[in-house]
Amino acid sequence: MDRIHIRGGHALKGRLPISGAKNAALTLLPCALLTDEPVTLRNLPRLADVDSFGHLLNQLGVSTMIEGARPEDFGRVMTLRAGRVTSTEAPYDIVRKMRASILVLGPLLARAGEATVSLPGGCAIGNRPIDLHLKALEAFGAVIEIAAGYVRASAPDGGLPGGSYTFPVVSVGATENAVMAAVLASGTCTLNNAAREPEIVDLCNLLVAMGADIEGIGTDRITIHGKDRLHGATYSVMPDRIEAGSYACAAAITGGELELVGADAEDMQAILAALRETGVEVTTSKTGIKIASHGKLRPLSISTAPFPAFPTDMQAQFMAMLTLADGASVLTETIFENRYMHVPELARMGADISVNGRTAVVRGVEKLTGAPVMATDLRASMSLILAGLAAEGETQVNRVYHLDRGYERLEEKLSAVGADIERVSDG
Ligand SMILES: CC(=O)N[C@H]1[C@@H](OP(=O)(O)OP(=O)(O)OC[C@H]2O[C@@H](n3ccc(=O)[nH]c3=O)[C@H](O)[C@@H]2O)O[C@H](CO)[C@@H](O)[C@@H]1O
Ligand SMILES: C=C(OP(=O)(O)O)C(=O)O
Repeated sequence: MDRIHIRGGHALKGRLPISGAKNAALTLLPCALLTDEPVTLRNLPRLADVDSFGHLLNQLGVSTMIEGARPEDFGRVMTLRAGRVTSTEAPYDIVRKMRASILVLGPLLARAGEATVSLPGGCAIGNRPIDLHLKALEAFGAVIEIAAGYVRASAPDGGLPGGSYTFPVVSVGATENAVMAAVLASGTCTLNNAAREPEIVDLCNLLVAMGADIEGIGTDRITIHGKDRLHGATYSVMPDRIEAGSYACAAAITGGELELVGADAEDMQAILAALRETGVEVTTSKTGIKIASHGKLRPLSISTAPFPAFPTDMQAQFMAMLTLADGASVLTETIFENRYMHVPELARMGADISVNGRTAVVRGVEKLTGAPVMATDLRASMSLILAGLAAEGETQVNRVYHLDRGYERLEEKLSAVGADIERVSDG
């Protein structure tokens, strides 16, 4: 199993390219199921989750072709074609490894009139039920049954009649599944209290490019007028705001200066505002975002919430950064009930953090010290990388497969801007 070794204490300097967004890619890929014509996705990040999604789509009858991927390039171009859907089942073995597999439910139901998808179960950061996905689909006219760990959804002959659903809490995945199911409905579907994350705007933009009729894109009320068919399209995946935010924290915690090339400041307002509050200099331009950090960081109070508020996917990275701030910070996690698994590992590196329910108090310390650490999820792993970049001595981050789900060639990007970091394979 691979490990990452970091010898900390180097201020990062230079230009760091930002890849396509994992969370956008994972909802754009299943759109290929909605048409028999080719869908070409550009700027698709090279990530384990994207590969796994490709394999799942292959099992459903979608062909995937990757064009001219040179090893030195970040991102790649993939053309997907679902001439015929040959299976409507997403099996347990794939869904348990990648929760986002649930996102084939809506498109399969829309295109084939039925779908059988394994229930994803919980994961390290929380329970993560899919009840809202199912309720939205039922509101549009789907019949849902749950048996033997699988959900089976079917649509009446002629497609989903349409309807309206109001989410009791904002859900990114449920909004995505419902929108993908609705684009081929026979009637009109409306979602209230829909998620407004930029990745949902990206999804709607691809669907519109494929011929879908969607109103209210980027708002919490989305109306979809179903079409008889969609056609192919070529679309570029949006830049990854969480990857960009993570590397912004890397510049901040090391007292460095990074230009995040290709990052989109529009989608990152809450993250950039929080960085500015710590005293970090943030300059935005058409080509990216410059982050410059001088001296001690100021402490912060942050609460995670759905977009446009501060994202839960940045909580762990900010926590790592604030372990070295000049005073006490308060972080509140409102989205997932168990997203503080990185705390004991950061504490092993010398951080002073106390957790009470959903609130963590981070008291800044003078220094962190390198240690062998282990993470349980993607962003927790990134928080340990950040701590390692600033720590005295060597840090070994184990279970690198979490990072490979969401950071394209992390150690290459970081060593190019001055980090002393390498991947070590046990063979
Ligand atoms: C692949 C992807 O895009 N993943 C993102 C997506 O996950 P995901 O789509 O799974 O997250 P949701 O927005 O659905 O979850 C938000 C909250 O709603 C709850 N919930 C959700 C669905 C449901 O049917 N019932 C229910 O109770 C969840 O347990 C959680 O407490 O949004 C999260 C919140 O921004 C991010 O952290 C993830 O990185
Ligand atoms: C929680 C995350 O992803 P996923 O929903 O794919 O587990 C994440 O990207 O931080």
